Amino acid sequence: MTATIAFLGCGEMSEAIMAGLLDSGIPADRVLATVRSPERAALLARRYAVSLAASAEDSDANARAAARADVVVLGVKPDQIRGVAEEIAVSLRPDTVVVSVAGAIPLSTIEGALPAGQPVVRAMPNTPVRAGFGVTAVVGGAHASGETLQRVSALFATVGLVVEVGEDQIDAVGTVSGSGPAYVFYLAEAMAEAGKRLGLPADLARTLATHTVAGAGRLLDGDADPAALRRAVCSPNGSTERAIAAFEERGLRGVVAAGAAAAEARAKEITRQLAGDSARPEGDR
Ligand SMILES: NC(=O)C1=CN([C@@H]2O[C@H](COP(=O)(O)OP(=O)(O)OC[C@H]3O[C@@H](n4cnc5c(N)ncnc54)[C@H](OP(=O)(O)O)[C@@H]3O)[C@@H](O)[C@H]2O)C=CC1
Ligand SMILES: O=C(O)[C@@H]1CCC=N1
Repeated sequence: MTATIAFLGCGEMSEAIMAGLLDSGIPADRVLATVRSPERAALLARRYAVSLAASAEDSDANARAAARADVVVLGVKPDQIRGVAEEIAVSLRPDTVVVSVAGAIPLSTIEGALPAGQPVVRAMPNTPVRAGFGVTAVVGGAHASGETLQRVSALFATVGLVVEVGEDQIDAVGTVSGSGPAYVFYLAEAMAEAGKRLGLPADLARTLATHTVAGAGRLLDGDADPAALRRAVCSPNGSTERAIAAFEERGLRGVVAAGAAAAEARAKEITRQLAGDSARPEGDR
């Protein structure tokens, strides 16, 4: 029987997962979603035939959705994860698996807010799940059996590739695949700007850049070697070779590495900050 999935916090990331799952054939009557504001709930209701509720006008919305679910996806921001986990704790069935997609929040924090023994899985998806081409890294918590992890992996496998990682790898994974789509979109923006600087109309430059990045993504599908694909575009002594040489000369690889390192450092900083917050009495936060 199809599992019932509740997305508690259905913003950019959860909506992408939900849309991908619905497109893959998961029935809408098996999907519940909560958000904070009635405006966001109304917008999602126009897009999807799933059951929706807004926590700002219905304080039991998260608990009620969690009580009906076999899989609960925590899709709120990192600083709200613990609060939502505490809110739903009494409503969960013992075999309901709680999946957190939040960066920077350790499994132990979520497990600590839930009933003893509740299975928890940490996932790091990315927004291309919306199109069925996502990458999701998963790691099971102390009470997630191999079968539970398989169940969660199978769910994410309907919207892309799934890899199992160690929790110590998840911040680094997040900087490559979680944040990665933003890097690629940024490159598309930069390519469009470059075209404009060379005199192309803005619309044309943007169309060329977006279609090129999307087309290149198609070629990269699967385990294709990006270096080999790049070399196939670089005619010996041709123009592309000069572009790549200019990128190398200006240290573009180092710039990307610095961006990824900054993202990882920020994830670790959030983990430390939130661990500090939870150690302080609530009135001091
Ligand atoms: N965006 C991405 O590409 C990725 C994000 N993530 C993780 O996903 C999580 C969400 O990020 P993202 O989707 O970008 O953030 P968003 O701000 O887009 O989404 C958060 C959602 O949570 C809702 N919300 C806030 N408080 C509550 C509450 N008490 N009960 C129910 N819903 C609530 C908000 O509702 P409202 O809109 O009404 O305010 C909003 O829709 C983060 O933890 C992030 O680390 C992980 C990988 C990639
Ligand atoms: O920017 C963020 O914090 C989240 C985590 C990975 C992608 N988006």
